[in-house]
Amino acid sequence: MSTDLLRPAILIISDTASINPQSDKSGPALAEIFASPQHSKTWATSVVKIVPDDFDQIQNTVKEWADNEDDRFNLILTSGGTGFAVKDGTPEAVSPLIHRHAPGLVHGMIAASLKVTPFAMMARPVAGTRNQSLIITLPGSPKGAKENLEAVINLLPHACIQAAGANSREIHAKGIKKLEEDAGVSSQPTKEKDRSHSHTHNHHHHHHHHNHDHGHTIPKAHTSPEDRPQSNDPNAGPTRRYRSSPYPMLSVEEALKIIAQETPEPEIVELPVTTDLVGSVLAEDIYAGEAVPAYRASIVDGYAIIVPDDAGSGPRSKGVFPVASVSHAQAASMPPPLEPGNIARITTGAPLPPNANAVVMVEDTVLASTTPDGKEEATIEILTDDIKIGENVREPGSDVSKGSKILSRGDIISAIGGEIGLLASTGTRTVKIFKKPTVGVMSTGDELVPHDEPVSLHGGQIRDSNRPSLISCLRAWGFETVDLGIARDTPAGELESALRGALRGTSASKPAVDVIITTGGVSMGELDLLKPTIERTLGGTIHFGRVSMKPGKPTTFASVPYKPSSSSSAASSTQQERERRLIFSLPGNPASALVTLNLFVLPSLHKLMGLANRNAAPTSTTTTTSIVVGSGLGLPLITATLTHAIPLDPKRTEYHRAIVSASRRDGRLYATSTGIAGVGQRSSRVGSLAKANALLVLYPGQGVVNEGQTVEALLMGALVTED
Ligand SMILES: Nc1nc2c(c(=O)[nH]1)N[C@H]1C(S)=C(S)[C@@H](COP(=O)(O)OP(=O)(O)OC[C@H]3O[C@@H](n4cnc5c(N)ncnc54)[C@H](O)[C@@H]3O)O[C@H]1N2
Ligand code: MOO
Ligand SMILES: [Mg+2]
Repeated sequence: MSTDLLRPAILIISDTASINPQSDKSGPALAEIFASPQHSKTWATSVVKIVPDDFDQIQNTVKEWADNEDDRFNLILTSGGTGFAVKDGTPEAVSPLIHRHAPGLVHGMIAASLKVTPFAMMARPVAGTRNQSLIITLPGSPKGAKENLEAVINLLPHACIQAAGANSREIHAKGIKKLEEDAGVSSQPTKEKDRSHSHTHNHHHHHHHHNHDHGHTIPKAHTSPEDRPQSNDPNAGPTRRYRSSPYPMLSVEEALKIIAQETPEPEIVELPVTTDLVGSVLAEDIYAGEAVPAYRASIVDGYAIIVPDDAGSGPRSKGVFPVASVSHAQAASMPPPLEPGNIARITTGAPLPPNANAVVMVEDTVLASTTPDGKEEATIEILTDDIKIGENVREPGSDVSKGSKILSRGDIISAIGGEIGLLASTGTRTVKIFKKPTVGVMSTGDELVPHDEPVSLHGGQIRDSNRPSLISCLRAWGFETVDLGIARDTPAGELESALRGALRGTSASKPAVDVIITTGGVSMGELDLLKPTIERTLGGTIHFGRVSMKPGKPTTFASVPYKPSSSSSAASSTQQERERRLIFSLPGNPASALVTLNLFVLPSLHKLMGLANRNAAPTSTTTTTSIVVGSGLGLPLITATLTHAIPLDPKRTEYHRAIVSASRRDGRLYATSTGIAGVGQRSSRVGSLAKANALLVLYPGQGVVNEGQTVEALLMGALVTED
């Protein structure tokens, strides 16, 4: 292949053509344009591939074509799936892959098509660069695809050359001049014109890239898809870094409100009744399918009798009676009916013989006579005259009547066992519950060494403590966790694939997660790549990136578009609805990570597991109240009396790690810091959380809050007691 030629690839997206490739007319129509005498000096022969309307297959192909450094295409065209039909998802699949959007190309194509048909208004194309490839989504019809490509093709060599960079392997300097001449474009747009096009976003940091290899200035178009602040460009280097954070500083309350808004309503699933349900919230009212007991049962071990119903006169139960039958709490068959004048031996829980209406306890009887072999009771004397009708008998349905409501939507299945017991006793097979989210935990950073790796640390290496500490905390709250390991900051792309893998699931032991928690890489360092990766590469939205709190200032909360891979090309329209997944990117400092997990992630997970639908009575498995959140989700808030003074932060609300104990002496709660002097509460000091069971909420102020004053405290663990 000539190194002078640009390499085009064409991806046909069509369910029909994927089954019958002969039916595709768009691929040949587009290939023909590149092969025409006018363009064949510039473009190599195009590669054509056909996939169905499938999100993953589209993404995988585009990534394969754009990501392989040694074999990437300069131009990636897709055709199909850009309309309004339910299965049309090409822009949604391609958009998140685009690193830098090129809305001008989109406008150009639509403007050209509008001259032909007003239906052009219904096209939803996207265009932009990924790595060094230019991607453009064309319509599916051969005519539309051809028109659109022809509208922009003269500009494409120039765009592709710039996207590839002058040092690209495929294009060397000599070729560029020639290619640009062929295409009839000058590579020197005026500075002013270009700036007015590409810098419409409203913050003051401009990201001009001076491409000296070209010998002239070509500003890079950093137009973001929305007008949101841009974060550190992973490829930009320290000279073009941010010097002040573009993310507004939110209060904790504002941040919690956004979390509550952005956390989706819980999903409902139907599960078999097993002990695995503990900690789940019911999504439906439950009615008893069976009565408990299902038959008239004895409450004691003794003798079933017939108490005469002419109450008051004469002896009622006293006397000597023949033992006519035996009823054990085991039999599948019912005992025979009891004849008047007889009694029947019975065990606790066993069915009463028909006609019997009460049971006398064995303690109130004596043996009167035995069978001739001496092995069985023949007659029994009842010593008490005080047995009433119905005594020691559980009537059918008297514990739970069939069809009665036993549990309500919003009830928690607690670890105490009452709810599971009720479901089990009524033969309830399955229940609808709010699906508990599965939570993935990922550490990020080149410096991290797995905590159990038997090596001695060198240089700037540190042990990864966040993963084990966060996973422990999540498990204690009752959530399924997936250990997502350590993602390195370099090489570029590792974070992106780690996040994508987490969303998709990579193996049976690492299934797809509903929520991703990362630690590290969210502050101002040039290798703090979480925010740019979420925004640019995953097409996500950062809902907030800074919070006025200590520790935890760079706490970041985002959501990313995600479509479950289970929905194939034949997916139903509901399955095709766009889904989102939440990402909590917590600061790397160990104390910051744990504090923000408790403060921000827990309320969101509580909402996802249905606790916002919870009924009033709290149960033991999950903490239930917090006035900080205001929604009743997250850690419970209490007040405690300080045992010593604590200095206040002038600006940020401090979440001060402390031990709260209940005094047996005066019944009050007391709070003692886990360490104030010097480094006591430093964000890097995970030891500040050892033994801590509470976070004292210290609002910003001057001076100290004194011994004896009461402060608010968020309870993370069980109270301790002291004398
Ligand atoms: N110029 C500024 N620098 C910093 C700011 C700021 O506003 N301006 N904020 C500081 C604050 S506050 C915090 S908190 C940290 C947050 O840092 P990152 O989230 O970017 O985390 P890293 O830079 O990756 O790491 C910070 C620190 O934590 C250690 N770490 C990271 N991961 C782990 C782990 N899994 N286990 C144990 N320790 C971990 C890492 O080695 C660093 O020492 O930024 C301040 N800087
Ligand atoms: O917010 Mo950072 O967590 O103060 O150290
Ligand atoms: Mg950092």
